[in-house]
Amino acid sequence: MAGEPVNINEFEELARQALPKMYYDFFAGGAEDQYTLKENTEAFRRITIRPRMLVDVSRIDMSTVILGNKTSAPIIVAPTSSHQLAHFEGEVATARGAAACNVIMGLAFTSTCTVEEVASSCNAVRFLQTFAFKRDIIELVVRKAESSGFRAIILTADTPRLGKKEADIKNKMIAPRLGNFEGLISTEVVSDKSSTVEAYTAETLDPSFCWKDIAWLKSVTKLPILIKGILTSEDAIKAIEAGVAGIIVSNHGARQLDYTPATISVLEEVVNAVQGKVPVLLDGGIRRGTDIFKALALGAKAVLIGRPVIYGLAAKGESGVKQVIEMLKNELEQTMALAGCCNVNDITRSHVKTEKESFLSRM
Ligand SMILES: Cc1cc2nc3c(=O)[nH]c(=O)nc-3n(C[C@H](O)[C@H](O)[C@H](O)COP(=O)(O)O)c2cc1C
Ligand SMILES: CC(C)CC(=O)C(=O)O
Repeated sequence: MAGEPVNINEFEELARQALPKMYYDFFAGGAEDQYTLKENTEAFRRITIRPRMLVDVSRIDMSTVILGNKTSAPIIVAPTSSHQLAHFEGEVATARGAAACNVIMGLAFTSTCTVEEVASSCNAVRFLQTFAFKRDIIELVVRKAESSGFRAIILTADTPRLGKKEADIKNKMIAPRLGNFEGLISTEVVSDKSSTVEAYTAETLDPSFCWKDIAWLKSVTKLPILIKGILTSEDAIKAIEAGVAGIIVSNHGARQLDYTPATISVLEEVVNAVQGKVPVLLDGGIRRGTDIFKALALGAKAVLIGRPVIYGLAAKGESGVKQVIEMLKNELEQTMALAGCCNVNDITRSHVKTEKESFLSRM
């Protein structure tokens, strides 16, 4: 590729060139047939934008507030594991990139750098993600989140066990050293399975964790809880009843259950069920500012960005993370200006046409 990357796909290509195949496959891949992986991005293409003309767009303000935290744009770094496989500085570089762009950093507990290393290296607003781990591990997550100044806990609900990622199995993917797990589990996870990531998770997850356990989680922390991995109105209602502070519509970047729908196609179902009681966020397949605009028009308060941030990190470390986030911010700003929206509240349902609406209007 000649010159600087001009879009996220070009960052992905740089990452592919920079990384050993095993690691690129780990970051880029999805579960089984990867149907959902393709759909997550394709479904955005089937939504069109209904721009409004002759609006004064001389000043565009993308800032918003998420769970009381001001951010420069409705963009959050999604919690993703193992950043040192992309770049030796790992999550510390990612968090610094997020801080430089004034957006919220979602840190996975399965990070390579420790919670404390990330917290002490930057002043980004940070949310800490936990899986439905065994209770002693969740208690540790909560303690670390609270003592290191994190502002929320993200509970990932879609991973009672690890999805089947066939590239990792073929590559005999080896899990990196996960800083927060030092001394907690055998660091040399011996596995007769072909991917040690699978062995790691099998040792730490609690597949019996269910809705009633959210009450327990709430009893051990004062931090607000965002539940991640909701795809239906039924579960959105259960999440509200359980008392969560926010919902993230997510299919885990298509890495868990294949043949779940593209997240953008179920966002409205969840938003309608939630009735404004808590903020609804979305991740999965966001590669353009127009994608962010579409998610906001369909009711998302903000979006989380997973792989693009890792591609930036792999290509250029901290400055690559910053460039990727800036690129998405610039594209969103451009979309808002050309669609006639001066701030995020101006982006409404009438600014997009879904595939279903296009189909109905042709009948
Ligand atoms: C390499 C990788 C690791 C991930 N690790 C985690 C994790 O530890 N916890 C979690 O809740 N989600 C994890 N996710 C899912 C992301 O948080 C997010 O839902 C997803 O990446 C969004 O889709 P996108 O990559 O298309 O933006 C991971 C995703 C990737 C690609
Ligand atoms: C350690 C893994 C469970 C991280 C993850 O969620 C993923 O790779 O999708």
